[in-house]
Amino acid sequence: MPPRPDLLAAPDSATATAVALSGVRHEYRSGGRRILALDGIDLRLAAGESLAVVGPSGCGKSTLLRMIAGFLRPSHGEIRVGGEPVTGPGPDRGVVFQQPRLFPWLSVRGNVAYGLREAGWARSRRRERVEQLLELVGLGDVGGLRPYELSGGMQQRAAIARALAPDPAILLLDEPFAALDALTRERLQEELRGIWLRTGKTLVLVTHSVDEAALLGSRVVVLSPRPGTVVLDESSALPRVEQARETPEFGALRTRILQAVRGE
Ligand SMILES: Nc1ncnc2c1ncn2[C@@H]1O[C@H](COP(=O)(O)OP(=O)(O)OP(=O)(O)O)[C@@H](O)[C@H]1O
Repeated sequence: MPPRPDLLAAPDSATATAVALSGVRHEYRSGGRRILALDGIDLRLAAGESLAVVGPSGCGKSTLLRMIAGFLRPSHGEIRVGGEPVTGPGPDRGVVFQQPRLFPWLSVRGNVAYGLREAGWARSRRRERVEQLLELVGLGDVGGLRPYELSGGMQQRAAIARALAPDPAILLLDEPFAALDALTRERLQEELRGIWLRTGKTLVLVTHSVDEAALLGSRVVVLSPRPGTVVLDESSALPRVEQARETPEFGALRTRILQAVRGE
């Protein structure tokens, strides 16, 4: 499919910093206990990069994503998005969760249009945008169906379309394919790669899957066990490569990620 200029993000320049984390630390306090989830995180993500964050369970991956999304404030340090300090959620960041969280009473089209309606988009513009997005995620034929009529993979595609609707510069995905079967997961990984290539969005993808990180990250960051600190930070050309799984580079990167996750 050729690039769709209307769906492209418009960073100031190819190297503009989209997300900057400086000295970020997060400590939860629950029931009189303090849990240090993340510490000393310094990351600068350029516009258009696809950052895959991988690490053992409980290392603070979701915490990191939720802070960038603005759902959670860091205990220390600062997070900037597009140069501005993050003070809460905003239309510049779309979020996709492990569960699609679609509104069951709305059609697929209605779900994708929801944020646009709230943002006051005129009906004709909204309609055009929704149809473009449904095409982009491969749901062009099922816009009139309700979420319960869709497979899990289709629901997750609808969730991605909904997150992309207001044209956020950054798409944040928290284990978006973890609840799907292996085949659907592989297909959606490939589709997300295509969406990234076609839209030029900045992506932050949290995943348990070493393969997913190696396939989708133009930058791969591995966090240590809690408190999460960065133990591997590598740029990669693999998400731009067709059939990347078949390449020796994929195997080599996979091994380096695995070793970092295991603390070797
Ligand atoms: N609301 C909370 N209150 C207290 N502790 C929390 C809270 N949310 C997360 N934690 C703790 O913070 C640590 C990091 O959690 P987080 O969910 O960010 O890790 P994760 O790497 O995403 O884990 P997983 O891969 O299992 O989803 C964990 O030890 C978790 O138990």
